[in-house]
Amino acid sequence: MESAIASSPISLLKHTIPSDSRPGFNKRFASFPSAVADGSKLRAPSTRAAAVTPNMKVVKGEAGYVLQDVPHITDYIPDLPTYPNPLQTNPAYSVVKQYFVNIDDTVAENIVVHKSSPRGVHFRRAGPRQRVYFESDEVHACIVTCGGLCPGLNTVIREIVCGLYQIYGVNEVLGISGGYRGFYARNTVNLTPKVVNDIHKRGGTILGTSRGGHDTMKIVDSIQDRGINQVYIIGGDGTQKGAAVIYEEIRRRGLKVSVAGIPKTIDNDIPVIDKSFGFDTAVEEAQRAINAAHVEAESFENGIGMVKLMGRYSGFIAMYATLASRDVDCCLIPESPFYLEGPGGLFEYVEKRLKENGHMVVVVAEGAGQELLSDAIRSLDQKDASGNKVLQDVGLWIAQQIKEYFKRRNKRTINLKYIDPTYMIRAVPSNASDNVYCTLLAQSAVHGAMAGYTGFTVAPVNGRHSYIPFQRITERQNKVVITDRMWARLLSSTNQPSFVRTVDILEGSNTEEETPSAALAENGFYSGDKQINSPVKITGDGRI
Ligand SMILES: Nc1ncnc2c1ncn2[C@@H]1O[C@H](COP(=O)(O)OP(=O)(O)OP(=O)(O)O)[C@@H](O)[C@H]1O
Ligand SMILES: O=P(O)(O)OC[C@H]1O[C@](O)(CO)[C@@H](O)[C@@H]1O
Ligand SMILES: [Mg+2]
Repeated sequence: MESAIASSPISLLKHTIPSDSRPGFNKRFASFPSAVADGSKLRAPSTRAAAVTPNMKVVKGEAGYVLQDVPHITDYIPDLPTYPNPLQTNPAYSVVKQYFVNIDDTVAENIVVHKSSPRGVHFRRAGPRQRVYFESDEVHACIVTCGGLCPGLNTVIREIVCGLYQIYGVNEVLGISGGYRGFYARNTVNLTPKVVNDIHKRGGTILGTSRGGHDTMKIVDSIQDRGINQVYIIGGDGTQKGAAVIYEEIRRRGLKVSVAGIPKTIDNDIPVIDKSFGFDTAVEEAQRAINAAHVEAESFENGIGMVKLMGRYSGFIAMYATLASRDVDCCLIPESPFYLEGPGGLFEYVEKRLKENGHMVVVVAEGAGQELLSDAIRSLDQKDASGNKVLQDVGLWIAQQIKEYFKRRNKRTINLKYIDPTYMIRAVPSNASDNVYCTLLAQSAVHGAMAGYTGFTVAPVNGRHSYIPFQRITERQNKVVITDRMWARLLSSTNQPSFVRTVDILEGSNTEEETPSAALAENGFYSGDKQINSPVKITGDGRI
């Protein structure tokens, strides 16, 4: 539907190039002439996300080498002037042998290869370039945080601000308050190194965040009206989809604006990248809850400690927290279906464990076993403001089912303590290693934007920071691969039943979708081109 505001004459005015006497202001609005001259291109087609262009910049080389490149502002504004990178005269970097990343450096997506394997997909290596496309006084950057909280958000904000000011001599950075809708519905805040100096010691985001409210036209109007020419967008899969359409609209209008995404997700469900910032902190924080559950469980006869952790569609936090703790007897994640009753079911295992050990600890990811919840308590089609499905409290439900089972069967009296630390593990400040990780991410994003790249997400791939096209990180979600050795390690550490037999996995799996690299994945993070979608089929009564 066409928005009334976007198609009004006022909105057409908004799309003309503003002028201003401030130094650098007009440079910010360098714009692709044909896009501005063509009135039809100025009309806003929709307030909601237009389809993201599926065309990726792809360069092919010898021996099956493929570069999935990211866009550059010169793709649609040719002949832009370049400037020497100020890093060359930065005293802090004077001892560095090689300041700049070689322009041709790329990073391989798959590093486990065979003699005859093609060289495969690569991404452009992140880092400072010899020439930049923005002068320091020309840059007017903004930062926004969207989606749920995650440890490290403030560190990323801090390091973008400090990177811009201290490495590139920029002195205009705006904070957009309250997520995407802040572009058009809230005031901005000025961010300086002084303002952000201590923020990495705090959890949350000093800018605030929100779900929903992504209105592409209003957001890009705001970017244009404010003279912003570098947009740093920190958020999860939904946010990066939003960033992709903002980039598309900016390109359509022919604006000299770089759009850089910094992937954030506590669930670690963004594909391609090694892992998301804050994940380590979350796993560490989850240990406190698991320890408490263990202490409670072992202090009472037939004690059961149950901990619910985050993970809507991916059980990475639960899996890593379980592996790290070694006190957990059972870990339930969305990727691994399970059932309660009968031989090989959860009740039988709980009974066995209590008999053997007198107590047990269960970790459950919030998205696990949602299909088991009866319709009455499962929220039918309830969605949050961003359109994400609202999940019911599976931990509470399983705890109740276990209690009823033992009561019904007149078995032993159990002492079950349910701990739900979900928001506690994401509201804490990031730990030391996440802080360093966030610093590198932020600096890589700044180097990329200054070098004129746009429409990219930055993250490490096989340990090297890379610029990745939005499409690659939004096309699917990262999941725990239950046919991988990491999940097997977990099963052997907890001794829980797998709830599935190998034959079920093989029969249920779509061999088309399963790639050899998935089977080889060493760390539980799927790194192949395709995703294995729930390889196990589970029937209505919970039986495989
Ligand atoms: N397909 C989409 N197109 C445009 N904008 C989107 C899309 N999906 C989500 N958004 C916007 O992105 C923002 C964040 O989305 P969402 O609430 O799903 O969180 P997220 O970024 O996925 O982070 P997380 O799930 O880790 O909390 C919201 O403002 C939402 O409106
Ligand atoms: O209650 P909120 O803020 O919507 O966030 C809950 C969701 O956010 C996440 O932490 C992702 O950011 C999920 O694990 C969880 O389901
Ligand atoms: Mg999300």
